[in-house]
Amino acid sequence: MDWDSGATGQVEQVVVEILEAVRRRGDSAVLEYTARFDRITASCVAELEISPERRATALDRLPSMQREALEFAAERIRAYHQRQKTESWSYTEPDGSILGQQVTPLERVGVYVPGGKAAYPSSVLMNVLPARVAGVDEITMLAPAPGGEINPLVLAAAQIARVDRLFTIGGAQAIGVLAYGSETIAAVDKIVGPGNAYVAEAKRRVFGQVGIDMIAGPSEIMVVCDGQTDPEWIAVDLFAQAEHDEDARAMLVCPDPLYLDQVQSAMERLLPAMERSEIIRAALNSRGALICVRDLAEAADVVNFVAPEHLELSLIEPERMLSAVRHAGAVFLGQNTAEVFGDYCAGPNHVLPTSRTARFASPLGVYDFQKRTSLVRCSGDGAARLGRIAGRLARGEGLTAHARSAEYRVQESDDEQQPPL
Ligand SMILES: NC(=O)c1ccc[n+]([C@@H]2O[C@H](COP(=O)([O-])OP(=O)(O)OC[C@H]3O[C@@H](n4cnc5c(N)ncnc54)[C@H](O)[C@@H]3O)[C@@H](O)[C@H]2O)c1
Ligand SMILES: N[C@H](CO)Cc1c[nH]c[nH+]1
Ligand SMILES: [Zn+2]
Repeated sequence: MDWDSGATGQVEQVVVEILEAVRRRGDSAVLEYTARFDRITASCVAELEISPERRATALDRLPSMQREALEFAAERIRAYHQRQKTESWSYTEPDGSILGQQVTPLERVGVYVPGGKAAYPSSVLMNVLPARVAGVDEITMLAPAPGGEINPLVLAAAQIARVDRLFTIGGAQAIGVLAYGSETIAAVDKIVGPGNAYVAEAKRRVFGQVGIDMIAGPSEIMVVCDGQTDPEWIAVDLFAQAEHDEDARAMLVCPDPLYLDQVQSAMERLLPAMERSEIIRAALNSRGALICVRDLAEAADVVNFVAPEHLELSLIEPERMLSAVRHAGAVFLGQNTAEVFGDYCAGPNHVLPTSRTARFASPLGVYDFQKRTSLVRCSGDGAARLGRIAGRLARGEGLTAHARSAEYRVQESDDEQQPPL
């Protein structure tokens, strides 16, 4: 995890305590922490559930422009993710044996949608729709509602994405109750969704009990620019990720020092007018960077070292650099392609590997909600062939029962016809 504040140890301690309390005391611990951190007093967890009727009403009451925007985004996200769906497969060997892989959706998934400092209806769509495309049976969504307030767009998005159950619970207690279950909320098989340091730490700790998608750190953007894009565009592209969090990272890489100065001036000019200017300023001061490189080849080295969550190639010929990019969560090609399109409605998922994990991890996708089971069906001849080999290998490992099990099939093999899988 890369929330490198001095408070990391403190976060761990708090999270351990919360998870243990939720595991032991279920609903009553959830109620206690929800009252403490989100200022909602409820007499039972059922009171924190938002009914499908309330979600439908929230959708019906949305101004039509907002409803259309959500539905437009949902359709594009669904269409993109449909293409990620993998199917079961099998093949038959010459001796009639069949080998294959059966793909099945997960049964129960918990989706965490962050909501402490800002509400994220787009994250509802990005997390729930791939699970729906995969065919997950039951999706439980948890999101905090500080002071009892929840953004109607979040409810409307949950309705569009057809979550099964929705509770206003946040933080580590939300992750705990999804992992361990309680009197009111069933334990899930996998938890997905981003969140703050408490959420990330809780996910890390429940992994093993349940699956998780990834440990998402603060948002990041790296822009590589050839100096041909309006400096104000680049300035706000950097602000856009910086406004998420004081710990967000916004970096510009360019071979032209004069252009870097122009972007810096644009940032100073535009920042005061931004609503979240304090958060942006804090992020830029601690983790912002303007990096002057010799050329675009060196820019590619910087990109691959940082492995940014979002990479904007604001270049006249972005394709020329793309082949040199090895590590990035998502790449946005050309001056017109603002990274924020990917946050909302381009189609690909906005839950992406952060903190250099793009070296080995991928965007959230349908594949995160599908699992694979290997299948083997031996014909008589196939069993005889495999039995001889397996027997030899088992004896080499000193495992006699393994060897006998394999060798029985050699003796008993015949030419029985196997039906297809
Ligand atoms: N990667 C992505 O796709 C993506 C998308 C949206 C948001 N984000 C990130 O998610 C994060 C959202 O963070 P957030 O704080 O706004 O919302 P959050 O929902 O993650 O956290 C709110 C919860 O944190 C808990 N909490 C707060 N202070 C606490 C304390 N002192 N002790 C114990 N628990 C405490 C509370 O239970 C509260 O409900 C941001 O970093 C944002 O950048 C990432
Ligand atoms: N940039 C965030 C992480 O990819 C996603 C987001 C949601 N809303 C706005 N942006
Ligand atoms: Zn964003």
